[in-house]
Amino acid sequence: MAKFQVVEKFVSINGEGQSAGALAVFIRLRGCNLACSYCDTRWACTDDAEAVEMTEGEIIDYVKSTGVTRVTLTGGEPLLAKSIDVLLQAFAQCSDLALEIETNGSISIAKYASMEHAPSFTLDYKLAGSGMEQYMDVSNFALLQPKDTVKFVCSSVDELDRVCEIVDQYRISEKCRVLISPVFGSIEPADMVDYLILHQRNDIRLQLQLHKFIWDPNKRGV
Ligand SMILES: C[S@@+](CC[C@H](N)C(=O)[O-])C[C@H]1O[C@@H](n2cnc3c(N)ncnc32)[C@H](O)[C@@H]1O
Ligand SMILES: Nc1nc2[nH]cc(C(=O)O)c2c(=O)[nH]1
Ligand code: SF4
Ligand SMILES: [Mg+2]
Repeated sequence: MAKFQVVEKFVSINGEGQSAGALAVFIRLRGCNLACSYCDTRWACTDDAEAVEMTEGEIIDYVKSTGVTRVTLTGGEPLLAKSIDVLLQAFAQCSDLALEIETNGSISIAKYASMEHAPSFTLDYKLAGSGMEQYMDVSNFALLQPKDTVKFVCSSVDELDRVCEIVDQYRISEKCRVLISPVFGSIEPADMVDYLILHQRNDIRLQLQLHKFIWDPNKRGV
C-alpha cells in the first residue's frame, strides 16, 4: 500500500479538458516542481500544504462512493507523487472508471502512457508567459494518443504564434485534441477566436474554465 497527500477531493463538473461539462470526481495531490506565474492553485503546491494522507484503496473507495465515473487527478503536479504508478495501476484495474490526469508538461509520461488501460492525459505546454517554458519535456509529444489532449494556457494573444509553431512542428493535432485557454481574466477570449479565424486554425479549440463562470473564480472545491 502506498500513501498519497490529498489536499482536496470533491465532485463537480469538469471545467477544463476533453470532458468539460461532464461530472467528475477530483483528487488533488500536494506539491509541484514548477511555479507558473498565473497558477490558480498555488496553495496546493507547497510541501506543507494541509493534506489528508490516503492510500490508493481509500482513494478508489471514495471515488466509487460518489457514483461518478470520470476521475480527474490533478494538483499541484500529480505525476510527482511518490508511488504514483501504484495509484495509476489501481485505477487501471477499475474498468468502470475513466481516469484523466492533468500534468504540467515537464515530466515524462512514457512509463504511464504504455500501461495497459492507460489513463488519458491533459498535457499542458507551458508558454513563455508562465515563466516555465524551459522545463517542457517535448519528448512527451511522441507518446500522445487520440484519448489525450494538449493544452496551451495563453497569457497574451501574441503567444498563439508560438502555439501554432509547436502544434505544427510536432504535428500534435494529427495525434490528439489541441486546446487553447486564456489565463483567466487576462485576455479577451474573443481575440483568441479572431486569431483562430484569421489563421484558419480548424485544428485548435478554445476552452474557457467553466467552473470560474459558474462559481466565484477563487472558490475551492468546485
Ligand atoms: C492547477 S493545474 C494542475 C495540473 C498541472 N500542474 C498542470 O499545470 O497542468 C490545472 C490546470 O489549470 C491551469 N491553470 C492554472 N492557473 C490558471 C489560470 N490562472 N488560468 C487558466 N488556467 C490555469 C493549468 O495550466 C492546468 O492546465
Ligand atoms: N471544476 C473544475 N474542473 C477542473 N478541471 C481541471 C481542474 C484542475 O484544477 O486541474 C479543475 C478544477 O479545479 N475545477
Ligand atoms: S505546474 Fe500546474 S500546479 Fe504547478 S504551478 Fe504550474 S499551473 Fe500550478
Ligand atoms: Mg483548477
